[in-house]
Amino acid sequence: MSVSLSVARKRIPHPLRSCLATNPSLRACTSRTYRTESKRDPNVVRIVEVGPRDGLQNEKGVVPAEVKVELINRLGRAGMRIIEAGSFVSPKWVPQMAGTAEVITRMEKLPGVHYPVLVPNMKGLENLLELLSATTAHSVGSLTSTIPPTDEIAIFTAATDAFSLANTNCTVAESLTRLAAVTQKAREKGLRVRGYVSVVITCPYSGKVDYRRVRDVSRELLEMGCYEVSLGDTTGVGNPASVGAMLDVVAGALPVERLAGHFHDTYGMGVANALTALEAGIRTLDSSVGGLGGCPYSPGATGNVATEDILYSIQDSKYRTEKSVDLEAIADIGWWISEKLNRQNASRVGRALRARKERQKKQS
Ligand SMILES: CC(C)(COP(=O)([O-])OP(=O)([O-])OC[C@H]1O[C@@H](n2cnc3c(N)ncnc32)[C@H](O)[C@@H]1OP(=O)([O-])[O-])[C@@H](O)C(=O)NCCC(=O)NCCSC(=O)C[C@@](C)(O)CC(=O)[O-]
Repeated sequence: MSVSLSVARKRIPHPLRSCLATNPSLRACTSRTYRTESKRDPNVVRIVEVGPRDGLQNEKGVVPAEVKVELINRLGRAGMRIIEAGSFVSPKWVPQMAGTAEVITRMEKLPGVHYPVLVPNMKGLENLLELLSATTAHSVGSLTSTIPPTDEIAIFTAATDAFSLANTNCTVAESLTRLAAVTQKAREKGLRVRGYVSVVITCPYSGKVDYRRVRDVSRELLEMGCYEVSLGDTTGVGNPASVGAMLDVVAGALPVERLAGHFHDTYGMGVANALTALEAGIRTLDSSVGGLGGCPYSPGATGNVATEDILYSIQDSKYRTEKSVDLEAIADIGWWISEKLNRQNASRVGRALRARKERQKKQS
């Protein structure tokens, strides 16, 4: 995996605007006419569990497919409604995600649960579409389920060229060009498309980020047809003041119900930043069981804020999850996967719940 920011590369003019001018389906999504799926209860918080993807992509070794499958199955049974299951990225860049086709073929497909996969380019989408047509044409192994492995992709870009180059070997403008075509094709094939913008606070290569850039890139993703854009504090450097300031700019200009918060917990600010996002009107938060993960292209960044910590932080508040999620079960999954990977459980709530359980066991 070689990542060089100085690689000589062909510069492609940013064609999204001309694409919008000539493409009626994209034009339909321009300016403030973003379509809303349904009216949401204002206090319902959607949690996107990203552990099986954002978490496991950062493990030193490749996690066996059966462990990934079991992780996804357990999360679904514990009540998670959106579980990011893996990536169709280049295995040369992120070898940890190489087995995603096998994972999404073998995992349980629970009705009402979405299992998005990350797609960086047309090749990734084509690989996914090939798998989808093969798995819907005949049953796979002993599985006779007619539910396709996934109905959703997640595309990703960044607020800075330096990060985009390190992560996907192209500038932000070039990535938007690629992603507009990917989004259009995915939607034509009936897939939902979610977008990510990385480094919304600080870039590990170019420093403090201009929040207007975050706003403009997010707008482009919405206009090309993403139903939602997740704002990634990839480095986990943000705090409530910087996250609040970023959201003033981004949510001040774009529909807040189309935005999600994606906070890494490097400085222990994940929960505080998530609550700041809720206060700003965001109702979708990404998190990772056991605080798994990091980003291979953000040196030093730790995992996502833990799902257990988010669930606990909204307990007894006005907020609730879409479907009841079993916190104890999620905490057990956090322990199970941490032990499997021989890593420390990064969820403070997970650790506290286990300590309480052990005290109770001793007392009884
Ligand atoms: C975008 C590329 C592919 C460009 O990488 P490239 O090297 O410029 O691509 P290329 O088109 O020159 O192809 C190079 C080789 O990769 C193959 N290839 C090309 N595409 C694919 C594909 N889709 N699937 C499988 N193989 C692929 C292609 O066929 C070729 O194979 P070869 O001919 O050498 O044998 C690469 O940079 C890449 O895969 N990057 C992904 C990096 C990544 O996954 N990062 C982590 C996810 S983003 C993240 O974590 C942030 C987020 C979302 O969580 C939010 C946050 O916290 O900020």
